[in-house]
Amino acid sequence: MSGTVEIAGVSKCYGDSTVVRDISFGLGAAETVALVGHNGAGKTTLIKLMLGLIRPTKGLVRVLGENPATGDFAVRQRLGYLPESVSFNMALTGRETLRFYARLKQVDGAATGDLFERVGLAQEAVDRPVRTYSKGMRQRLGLAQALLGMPRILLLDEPTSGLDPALRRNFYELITELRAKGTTVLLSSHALTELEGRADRVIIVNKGVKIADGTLEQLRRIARLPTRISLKLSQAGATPAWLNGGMKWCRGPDGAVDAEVSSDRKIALLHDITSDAALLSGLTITEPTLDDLYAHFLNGGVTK
Ligand SMILES: Nc1ncnc2c1ncn2[C@@H]1O[C@H](COP(=O)(O)OP(=O)(O)OP(=O)(O)O)[C@@H](O)[C@H]1O
Repeated sequence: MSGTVEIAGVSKCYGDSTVVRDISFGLGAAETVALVGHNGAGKTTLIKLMLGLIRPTKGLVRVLGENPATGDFAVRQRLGYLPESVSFNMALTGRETLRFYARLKQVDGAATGDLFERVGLAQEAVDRPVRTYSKGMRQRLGLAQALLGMPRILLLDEPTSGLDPALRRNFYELITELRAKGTTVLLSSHALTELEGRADRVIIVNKGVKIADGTLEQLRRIARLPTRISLKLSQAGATPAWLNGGMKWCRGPDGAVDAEVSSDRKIALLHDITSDAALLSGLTITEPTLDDLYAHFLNGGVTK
């Protein structure tokens, strides 16, 4: 995977306060990465560093091989950015807005019609003033603006906040399409649940420090959080040998039993449990969610 963004040993200070501390990571082509962290963790600061809007106090930022703050304008043309709060000139229509941004970015404004279609902004809305748009429509317009000039890297700050579930689904479909075409997508978000299965990799920052970086599978392996196994016994009172095998099972009504099992014992236990399938009428395996992992890493990586 070829790298599109490189952040190496980057710190950013404002006066006495260090808001990003010695962070390093790279982003690859066709990679969708979630940047997650509490409010004030430093996510927007990292995005602004990649955009070249601010410069690091220490360390190196490279975007498509160049320093985005001083490098060639062509590099900035290949970046798309959707800020956390999109604010447009309310008097302009959607079409005028996009043409305005196309001129700023010095990219072809003629393709804006396609962009409206791609982000699902209805044709009838395109020539209406932005003040008549709903929040979702403004967010779509913001996304269309970010997609101007077919960026190789998209930096999206809280892109789905305020979107209804249908719009969110649409949004992630578009991200999948872009990934297939080789675009690097960085999503800063608080919406952990919706990122599962959508981001290739997750970077967690806390108080300006990177505390985790990996695929969901890698983070699960590092965190070693237990898996929850929930079963339904065909006969409520049955006591197969594995129920007394040193694990703490909780019995519920109608033959329901469940327990938390460590990742190293999980496969052997499942083997025992399923060796007599007639004993079971249901089985659910729940792996730690991104929410669980996030809480774990914020907690200093200590399993409670
Ligand atoms: N121009 C600035 N001057 C001083 N401090 C700043 C400046 N910009 C950001 N900060 C501080 O840097 C810290 C990180 O802010 P940042 O906006 O990067 O956080 P964030 O993770 O994006 O938060 P949120 O999820 O709330 O958007 C915050 O404490 C913020 O107050």
